[in-house]
Amino acid sequence: MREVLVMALSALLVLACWRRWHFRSFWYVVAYPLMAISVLASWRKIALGCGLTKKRQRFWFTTVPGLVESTGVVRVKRKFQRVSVDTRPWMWLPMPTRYGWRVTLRTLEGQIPGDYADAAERLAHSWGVHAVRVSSHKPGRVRLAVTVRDPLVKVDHLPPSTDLLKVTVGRLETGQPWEIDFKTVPHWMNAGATQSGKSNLANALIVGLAPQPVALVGFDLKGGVEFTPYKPRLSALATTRAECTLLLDDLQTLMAERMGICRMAGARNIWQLPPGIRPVPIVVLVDELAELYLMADKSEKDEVARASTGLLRVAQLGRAFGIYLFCCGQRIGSDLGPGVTALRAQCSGRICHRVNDPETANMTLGDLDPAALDAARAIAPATPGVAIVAGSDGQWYRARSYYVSEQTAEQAATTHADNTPDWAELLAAQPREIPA
Ligand SMILES: Nc1ncnc2c1ncn2[C@@H]1O[C@H](COP(=O)(O)OP(=O)(O)OP(=O)(O)O)[C@@H](O)[C@H]1O
Repeated sequence: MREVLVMALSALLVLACWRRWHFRSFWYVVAYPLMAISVLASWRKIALGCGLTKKRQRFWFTTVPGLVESTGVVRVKRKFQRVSVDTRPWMWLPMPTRYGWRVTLRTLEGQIPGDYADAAERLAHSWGVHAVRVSSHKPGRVRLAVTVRDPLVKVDHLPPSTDLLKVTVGRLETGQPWEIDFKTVPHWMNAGATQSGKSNLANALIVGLAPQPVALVGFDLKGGVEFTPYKPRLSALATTRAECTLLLDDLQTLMAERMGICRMAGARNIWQLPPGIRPVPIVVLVDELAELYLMADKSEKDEVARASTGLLRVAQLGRAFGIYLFCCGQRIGSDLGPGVTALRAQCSGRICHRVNDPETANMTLGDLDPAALDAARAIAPATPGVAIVAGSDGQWYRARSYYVSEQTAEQAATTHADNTPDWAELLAAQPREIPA
């Protein structure tokens, strides 16, 4: 039987090579059945080793060691009695994915998805794969997403963005695209130590948003060195805290006017307004958030308070009126003041690149699974662009942004400079009445 199987597989392999099938065909025809058989066959042993089995009482025939009779014959007695057996969680058929496979399990009594998440590393080592991620889409079911190799080693080719306010900025560890969709998650906090890949992510956003009918506004508290090259596509750019407070005042005025339009039209947000009078959405990119809150002496206190309140108000009310935030910072800690903690509460999008202090990781991901914090601290300096991301499904993922050089972002900003709404016109262009 074994020989027949080996011959059949060899024949398939030869056929695959002869027909020059794509690797994926080879995976489906040969490697996948082998993988599925080996996963199913080894599941009992692996579940036992990883502590995912439960003891159950069963009535079964058991063998009782017999006596060696004087004739030398061993008598084996079989007895129907109560025995304790290890039961494994029921496993469905593993399904192939781009970077490995996924499988659904039925949890045993008393088990929760957390038990499987705790065993994920043990499972990965037992199967000899890169990682096992656990999710639960239904009570009593757990889904294991297995990645055979790290899909984040090389991530390039930023795809063009087709949907308004949605940019595919990278790839998740599961092989799925990593998307930043401002309409679903309006405000984002992007933390990371120096050279961790924050600006690269902002570049990816600029490249994705530049062709769209969107106003981009920059708050560059690194003195303008990051965003000045993208000025052709920026409707407004503030490079000092004083300029930021003025720009925040403008944004609040704009917000108040948009509120008035929505009230007049009986709309709850700008997306319910007729397309003819719908104001253009604004994405505010903030670089080096901590600089907005740091003060050298008490003379700066009023300015810091004004900037902090302005940003918080934009975060609180901006979503309905088409104003979205993307805040980047090397260190985002509660020691910067209550304004930062309040801002963080408004930012449901969280991205944590490699960080130097646990406080920043805590501030960015602290209200997620503690395993997310451990994963953020484990990001190696040799992998810039790798981050832990809180998804809109409430899960956290390891992800890596596409590499987008400053030159590419600069070129996108220049090419799409014609799309840039003029800031003065934007402030003045609010309709005073709703057309019938
Ligand atoms: N996804 C990526 N893939 C490959 N290389 C990357 C990626 N993201 C960033 N890098 C590289 O890492 C380096 C640092 O990236 P970046 O400037 O974005 O970091 P940063 O966090 O903004 O640093 P700083 O805070 O000092 O400005 C860059 O030279 C870039 O080439």
